[in-house]
Amino acid sequence: MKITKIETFRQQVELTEPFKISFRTITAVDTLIVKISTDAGLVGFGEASPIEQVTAESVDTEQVALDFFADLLVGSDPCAIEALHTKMDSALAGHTAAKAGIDIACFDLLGKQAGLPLWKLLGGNANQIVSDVTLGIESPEKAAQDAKKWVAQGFTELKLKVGVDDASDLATVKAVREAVGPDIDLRLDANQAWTAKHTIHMMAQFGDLVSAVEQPLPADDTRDLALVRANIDQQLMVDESVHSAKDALKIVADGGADLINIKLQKSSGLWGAEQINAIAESAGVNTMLGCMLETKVGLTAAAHFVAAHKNVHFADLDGFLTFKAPAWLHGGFENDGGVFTLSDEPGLGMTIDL
Ligand SMILES: C[C@H](N)C(=O)N[C@@H](CCC(=O)O)C(=O)O
Ligand SMILES: [Mg+2]
Repeated sequence: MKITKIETFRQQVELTEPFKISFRTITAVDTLIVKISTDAGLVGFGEASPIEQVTAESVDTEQVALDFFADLLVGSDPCAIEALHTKMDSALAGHTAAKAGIDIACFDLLGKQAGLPLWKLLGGNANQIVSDVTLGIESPEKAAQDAKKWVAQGFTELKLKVGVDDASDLATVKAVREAVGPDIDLRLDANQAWTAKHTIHMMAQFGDLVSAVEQPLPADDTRDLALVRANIDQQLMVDESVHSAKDALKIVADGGADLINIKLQKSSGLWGAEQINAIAESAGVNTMLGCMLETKVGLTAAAHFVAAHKNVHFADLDGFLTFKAPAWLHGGFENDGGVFTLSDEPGLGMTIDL
């Protein structure tokens, strides 16, 4: 099979309400859907959804990178995925979101050619996963109300964004815990807002109200991670500090994390995610598959990865829950609260009318 055409479709999807985290507030998703056509008549889809603050890439830069990769990769075998990454990496450093878009579309094609859903092709651990839902930074009252709503829908894990105001963070966590009771897992994500000293101070105050904190330190402050980990009672997860297998290797070798949040948009797709997860698993570190604000195209690829691998203990694949569902997108996983069931259709198992 050979690639005959790579096209990119820029899509805007509105959120049902603004999503606020420590470094930005998002009201709409601006994303790139990648379509790869082949001489076998099979078509694969992927998504490139960059965040400037995390990967220094924007939708405009990734559009240019994708146009460049389109010329580079026409005529290549889409199933020779390592060879495709080698070609892309040799020609253009970075641009992990554009590479993720190509990678996901090629895995979709690989699954379609093999007649297998990706969760089976990648490992086949299970066809169901459990995802949390993330609450943006809100007033304690609104957060408690939202938390109750998600728990009533069947979610058992909540991730709360913190990092703008300490007093409000503490009040929010207390209010949410009171609203949802003791059996719901609460994790925090500070999105780089704190120092090591401040993280230790804050986590002592949260105590057993929460089980983990994600990326409290600035992305490049990896030196202090082991110190923080040794001085908090909750699990320490890294997100923005890990983009590649090399980043993961350094952090696990230094004892700097209990958990790693892998995102396909940081890891150049499923191929890079495999490498990060393998390093983490070898070091006894579990992973989570997280997301940027992506549509169900990127989220479905990530859900397949979770379902394939037993080392992926958590999923934060909630973006679609607060989107106005796009008319061009059908299929992917079905969700009943936080339980997502993947289809047995080949590849991603999605139909995309673009
Ligand atoms: C949407 C997901 N639950 C999430 O929180 N993702 C990011 C931040 C979202 C973004 O900036 O687009 C994270 O930091 O984990
Ligand atoms: Mg995060």
